[in-house]
Amino acid sequence: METDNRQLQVKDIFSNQLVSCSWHTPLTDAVKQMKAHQVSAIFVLKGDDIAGIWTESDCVKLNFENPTFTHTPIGALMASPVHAIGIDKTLGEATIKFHQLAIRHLLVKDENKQAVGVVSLSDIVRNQGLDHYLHFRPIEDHFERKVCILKSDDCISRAIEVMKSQRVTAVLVYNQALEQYGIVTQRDIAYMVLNPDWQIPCWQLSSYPMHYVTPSDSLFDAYRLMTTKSIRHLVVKDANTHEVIGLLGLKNVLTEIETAYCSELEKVLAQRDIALQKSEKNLYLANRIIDASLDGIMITRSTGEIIQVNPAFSALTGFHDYEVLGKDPSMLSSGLHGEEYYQQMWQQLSEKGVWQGEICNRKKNGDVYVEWLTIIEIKEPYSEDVLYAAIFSDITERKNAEEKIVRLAYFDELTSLPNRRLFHDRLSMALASAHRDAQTLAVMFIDLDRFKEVNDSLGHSAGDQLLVQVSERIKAMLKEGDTLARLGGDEFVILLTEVKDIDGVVSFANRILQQLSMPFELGEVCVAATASIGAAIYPEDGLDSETLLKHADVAMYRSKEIGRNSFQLYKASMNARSLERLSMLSRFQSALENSEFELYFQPLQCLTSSRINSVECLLRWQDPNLGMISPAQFIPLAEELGLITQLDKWVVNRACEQMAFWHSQGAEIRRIAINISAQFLSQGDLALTVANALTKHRLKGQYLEIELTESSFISNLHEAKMQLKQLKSLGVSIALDDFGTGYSALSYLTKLPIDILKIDASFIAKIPDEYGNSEIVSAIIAMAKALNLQVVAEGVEKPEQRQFLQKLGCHTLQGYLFCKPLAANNWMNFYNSAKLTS
Ligand SMILES: Nc1nc2c(ncn2[C@@H]2O[C@@H]3COP(=O)(O)O[C@H]4[C@@H](O)[C@H](n5cnc6c(=O)[nH]c(N)nc65)O[C@@H]4COP(=O)(O)O[C@H]3[C@H]2O)c(=O)[nH]1
Repeated sequence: METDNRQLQVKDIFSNQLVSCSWHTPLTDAVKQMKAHQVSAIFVLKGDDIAGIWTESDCVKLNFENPTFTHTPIGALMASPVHAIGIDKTLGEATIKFHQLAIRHLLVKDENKQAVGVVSLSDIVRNQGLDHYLHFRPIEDHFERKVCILKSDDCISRAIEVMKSQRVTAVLVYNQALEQYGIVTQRDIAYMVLNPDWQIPCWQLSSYPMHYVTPSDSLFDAYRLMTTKSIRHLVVKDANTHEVIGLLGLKNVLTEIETAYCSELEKVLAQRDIALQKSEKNLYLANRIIDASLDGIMITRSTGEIIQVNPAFSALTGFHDYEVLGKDPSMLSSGLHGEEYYQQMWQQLSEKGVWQGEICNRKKNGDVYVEWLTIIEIKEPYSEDVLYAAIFSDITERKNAEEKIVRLAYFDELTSLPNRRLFHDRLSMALASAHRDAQTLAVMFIDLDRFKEVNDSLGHSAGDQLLVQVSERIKAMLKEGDTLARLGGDEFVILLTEVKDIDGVVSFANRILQQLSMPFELGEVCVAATASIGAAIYPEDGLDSETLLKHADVAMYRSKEIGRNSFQLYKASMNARSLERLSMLSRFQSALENSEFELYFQPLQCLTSSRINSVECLLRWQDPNLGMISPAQFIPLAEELGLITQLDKWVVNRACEQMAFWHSQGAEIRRIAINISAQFLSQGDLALTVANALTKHRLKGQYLEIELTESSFISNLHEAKMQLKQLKSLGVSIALDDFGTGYSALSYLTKLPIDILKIDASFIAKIPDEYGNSEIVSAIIAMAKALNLQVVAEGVEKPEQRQFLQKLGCHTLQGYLFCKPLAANNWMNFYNSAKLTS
């Protein structure tokens, strides 16, 4: 079957010769018209409408016995209704209609439903180019075996009777005399209506000579014979006996073609249905998948028009489908990508048919989000058109998480500064380029002094604020290419690139110290911070990042040792000190066990009586290898190692023991002062330790003085207050040591049971010459007097200092001017001579 022919329409083949007559037309006139136009059917009009049809085959139904039958109005004989087909229908559709209604003629109507012609099944068959179907089909299976043969002198009424009773469309007539067959067909009978004489012999009406075929001949040969001879029937004879065995009508041939055509058509239609069902099923599945997808999907035409979006698209962008369909995808654009970005996208799409990447788009509510987008080019089947399917997922959260992970991995969360890892990376890179370009680098270690005190006294959030502000101040001082990192806690490190000379590094460090000395506002409180800074220089102090950092750290420790708030450049000798420090750490524990600690005693002189007022215990560590180690070195170590309490307890006992001994020797010393660390006070058993020691050495509490610094009260004022109260109840005096160096929060003086104020030696060192210091000292003395506190001036070395303090009414002095700290065995000699001179 040829596709092109199947696409032919009724209008291409129909006959516009619409032979019609009115309903009242007598039968004879109707047949006359049919004969004149050589057609086998006539349409019957009622008014302007076609009401029925009368065909040649209807003639055998006529009542020939009625003498007036020829005058019967055609309307009374016609068949109705008349089936019609639209002029635009295909031949396939027309064929199906013929088949379903079992008819052979269809009225053709135009677009306005007006009858414009007629189409017969024969017309269709002739126009289908189906001749080849007949080639391989023998007549055998298709001819009418029921053949009625009349004698030539049988009258025509007999032929009509046979046609009617045997339901055949033609009868054969045998003329014995001529030994010939002739044929009488329905058409011959129909034309008899014009001249009715039912008694004439059949031979008179029959057509002859007949043409013959055998059952093995092909239908194609038979069909060609009929068309070339313009006949509609062939006689079928047995090939061997030459006996007439049947009749082959044009109708039989056409029926075979119709059947083949129809079955072919049905097959094609069935295949089309299956294909349609399959594609419908595929379409359904595709739509379900698109709808159920968690990824947003948007399908656009090549013109850019959006033709489909799925629910996930709406969920992700906030746009409903009706808000985007028919519009351009640029409505989602964030405006963050330039022309070039889209150009590259389209270029890759046209080259590879697919594009993938991250893109920032904008939601309906204006939020910009990052999506992972895949665009696929889809060529539409049977069409030149191209569609694009965009499949995307919102990866904003993933991107944020990734960024956060990177931030956490490389940046300090509190200050947003690079962390240790990133610093190492940058330092390694800077070292590589410094090596290549023969440049100098500096690594600077910064550690805030007494940061713990800020944290303990003002709380962690104030501590955090201080760290942030410190980082901001230092950052503001950096050049491009330099890095400030936070290594943790209060430790910062700076990488200075393109260092021209060492002086530059020194002045930079001093500027940092100066910047940090300016007050920081932490909420309602204002504090000043100091720092200890150390620096190591590449290439002099180290060639790799590890060595440089280690040496900068050593230099920083040296700054701490020399009294904090200072800067030190690394020197090779420092390394030795740092090793010393390490060895000290390991030696410390055994020193306690081996009684390598010893108390020295420094007397305090009453300024009015010049007598020894009291004596302060000062701890010494006599290491067999390292020699005498100063408490300024080992006390912070003991604090670091958590051994300070143990050490302080030892001092309390040893001091009580010494005092009891002196008393037993008749020495009149009013008080022995003991330094107690903040850690010990905060542990809560200081008073108990003191009470036990007093009991043990049968000493009264009044002979004991406990020296504390402000930092002791900061961490837990409540606990400190309790302990001090208990000490007071034992009769012990409380002294506030190093006054003026810490926060000097005057409120402690009124809140806590303090008896003595010890003015820090750093103030005394600058009196009486330095204006400002003298003022501070005189103010402290005046204030102490007003609060009824005793005042001790520490570190008095010069007679003019003593005179100045005396003038201000200071009670007591301590210092080398009067006496240096003495070992226990030297004490009695000094005491006795001092007694004599006082
Ligand atoms: N330049 C100078 N210095 C003077 C003068 N007069 C006294 N000194 C020194 O000043 C320090 C006074 O002790 P501190 O302020 O309590 O400061 C003490 C104290 O805070 C701590 N310390 C000493 N012994 C102990 C102890 O047994 N326990 C605890 N927890 N800390 C102690 O170590 C610090 C340092 O002690 P030392 O090195 O013995 O240093 C002592 C003393 O030798 C002077 O005229 N000029």
